[in-house]
Amino acid sequence: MTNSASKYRRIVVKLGTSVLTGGSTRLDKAHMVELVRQLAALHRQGCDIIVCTSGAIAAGREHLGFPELPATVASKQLLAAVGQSQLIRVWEQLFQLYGIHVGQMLLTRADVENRERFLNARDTVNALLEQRIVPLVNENDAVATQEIKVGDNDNLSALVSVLAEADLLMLLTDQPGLFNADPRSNPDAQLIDEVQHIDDTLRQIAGGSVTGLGTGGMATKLQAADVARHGGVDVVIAAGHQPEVITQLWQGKRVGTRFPATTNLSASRKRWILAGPAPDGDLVVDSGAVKALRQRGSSLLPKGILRVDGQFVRGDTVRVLTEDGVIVARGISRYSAADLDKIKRQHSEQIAEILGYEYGTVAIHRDELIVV
Ligand SMILES: Nc1ncnc2c1ncn2[C@@H]1O[C@H](COP(=O)(O)OP(=O)(O)O)[C@@H](O)[C@H]1O
Ligand SMILES: N[C@@H](CCC(=O)OP(=O)(O)O)C(=O)O
Repeated sequence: MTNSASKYRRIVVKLGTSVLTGGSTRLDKAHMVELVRQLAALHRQGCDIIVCTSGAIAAGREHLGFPELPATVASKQLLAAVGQSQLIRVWEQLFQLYGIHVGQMLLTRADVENRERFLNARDTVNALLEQRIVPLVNENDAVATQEIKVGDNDNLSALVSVLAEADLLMLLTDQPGLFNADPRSNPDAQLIDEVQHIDDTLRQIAGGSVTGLGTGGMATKLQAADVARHGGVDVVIAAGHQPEVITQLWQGKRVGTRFPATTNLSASRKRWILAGPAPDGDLVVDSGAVKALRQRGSSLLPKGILRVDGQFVRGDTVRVLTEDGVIVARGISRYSAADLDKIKRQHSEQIAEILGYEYGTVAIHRDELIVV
């Protein structure tokens, strides 16, 4: 849906523990209402909203009466397990005031790194947004071991913004943005209003979190900004308590520290398809499909596939060839080799009947296909 108030159509809003607790040891529900009010207004104007919400550990601590647990991984996981349901309940009630449904998505690094799980997570985000439901994303702290955890919600929100093909990521925290030194210990520190290049000097001035509530401080926000902007997403770090901050950032007002995207999304995706991993298989297609891809820029439908070569899973890169072996395109397959073998030469309406499930009508979507 388009709107005139903003160029941003799909946004990820990351709310740190610092924003959700106001630096206290409990959720600041009055402020959460205020954040939801702003989000609901954007939602009404057609903007797709994804909220990356921290605060499970803080909510768990509040619910159990602020237990002084040892800082072991298991005790944090215990608090997250208790707090996550409390946290979601609060969000659900607040969004309900505006007639907006929410859906919970708990992710780990493994969900974004594995290509098949990445596609599944992306399909779920898109399905929720299509129904105008607000996905509430947090790390799946209760199960995340060292190997599979992202570790902080700044980086998680960046991965989600790329996955969801958002155009703006707001990292909302307890400071007005990135300063040239930690403002907590340097009262003369100056706000940096725009960052074009993230270099070692900048990394050195971005310190960790000192409150004991947040994870990562500015260091992880900088890493997150780097990931998201290279995925075609504009990023802003700003204060979650500044009045109307979400509305203003959405309108493109100069608030906080901005990191403009370094590429546009389709360019970055297409580069990945071309320069990414070697193809895992081949799809030999008929002349009608070749024409559709070359002349009309269409998606590849199962109907046009004559043969499937190689072993690949959903999300792998494949080559598209003519019957004479000429390479026509390269793209990301929505189905595994085994599935495509069953649905080749069939109408898309029959996919669900043949497989017992379906991931959509196309074998390769045109946005994930490069004609060579
Ligand atoms: N250069 C810097 N500019 C701004 N804040 C900084 C800087 N270096 C470190 N910080 C710290 O980062 C903190 C915000 O990160 P964090 O506590 O993890 O919050 P959140 O819960 O929002 O993720 C600030 O309170 C601040 O003390
Ligand atoms: N997943 C954890 C938050 C981890 C995190 O990065 O916290 P923060 O630095 O406050 O965004 C939780 O819900 O408590």
